[in-house]
Amino acid sequence: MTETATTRADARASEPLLSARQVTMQFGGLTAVNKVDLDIHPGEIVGLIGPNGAGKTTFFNCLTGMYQPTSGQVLFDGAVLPPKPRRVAVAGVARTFQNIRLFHNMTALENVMVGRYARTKTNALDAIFRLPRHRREEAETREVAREWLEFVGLGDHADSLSRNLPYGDQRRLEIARALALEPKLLLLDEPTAGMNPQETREAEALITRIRELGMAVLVIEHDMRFIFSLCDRVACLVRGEVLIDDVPAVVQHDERVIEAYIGAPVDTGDEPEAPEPDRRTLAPNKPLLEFPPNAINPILGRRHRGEHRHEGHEPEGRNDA
Ligand SMILES: Nc1ncnc2c1ncn2[C@@H]1O[C@H](COP(=O)(O)OP(=O)(O)OP(=O)(O)O)[C@@H](O)[C@H]1O
Repeated sequence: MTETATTRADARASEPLLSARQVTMQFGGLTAVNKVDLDIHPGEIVGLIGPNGAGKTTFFNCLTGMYQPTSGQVLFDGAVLPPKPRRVAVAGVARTFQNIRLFHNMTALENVMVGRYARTKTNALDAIFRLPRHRREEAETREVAREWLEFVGLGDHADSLSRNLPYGDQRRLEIARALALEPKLLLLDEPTAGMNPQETREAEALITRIRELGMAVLVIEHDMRFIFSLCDRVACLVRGEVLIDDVPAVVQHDERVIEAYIGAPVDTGDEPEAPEPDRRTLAPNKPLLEFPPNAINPILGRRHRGEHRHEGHEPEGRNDA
């Protein structure tokens, strides 16, 4: 066994960093997440997959204090996580969002500085009167933010307005902002959505380097090549429930995952007269890893690459993690 593989096996043998126990989230009569158990160990990269509406983002929101689960518990570092995003951030959980949430009129550096807010101690009055302790802390925050920008490869763009950065760089900037919290666990919600294949490979390399820092990563993604080559373990959610939680080699060949996630065979009787040719590349029961890089999943059609490039990325408020 290689040293890295040994280290990962050791990590799994250790106490979980995060333990979701029977987490359930209901919205009125809809059960979006149903009795989900999931452990994440220090230094692990865990993938969370499943069809649209399976409950992945809702589960993330339960882990980050944005939602209080209807029932069940989330333990982090042995303590129950409170349903308060700031306290979850202080405990060491950071996240990025499915739709980019940067402050678009701020520079890249300023965005990352904001991400460190839960690690700062000075208060509003210190800032208003620019007391020495505030100036010291601000200088330190600026320095740390620069280091994280360098880490994600955006060191030369510190002074660029985030709205002027190319799409892939904006995604990396979001990751830098989450890293500035120096979390023990990083949650990434579709980090490669809208990226081209080159950007996706760079994102994979970046997440591997994040793990090398000792952080654990939980990543939601619809790109199966990315998930199966990156993750140590993959859990598949379907209709709010965990269908399987295992190593990629097992999950990618699981008939239930193929059935529930790739979809049923195309009903040729219902096909339009001139079907879109690229949809036909997704033959029923085709192994997941044989997906063409830019294929459109018939179930996940709306999430094809490039879709997010045209989103109006207006700032939606500060990053809650
Ligand atoms: N705030 C909410 N109020 C009511 N229903 C919600 C809310 N948030 C999510 N849902 C519903 O919960 C279910 C799970 O949604 P969720 O966004 O968690 O799925 P997902 O797996 O992340 O999907 P996607 O891959 O499309 O992002 C869906 O049926 C959704 O409509």
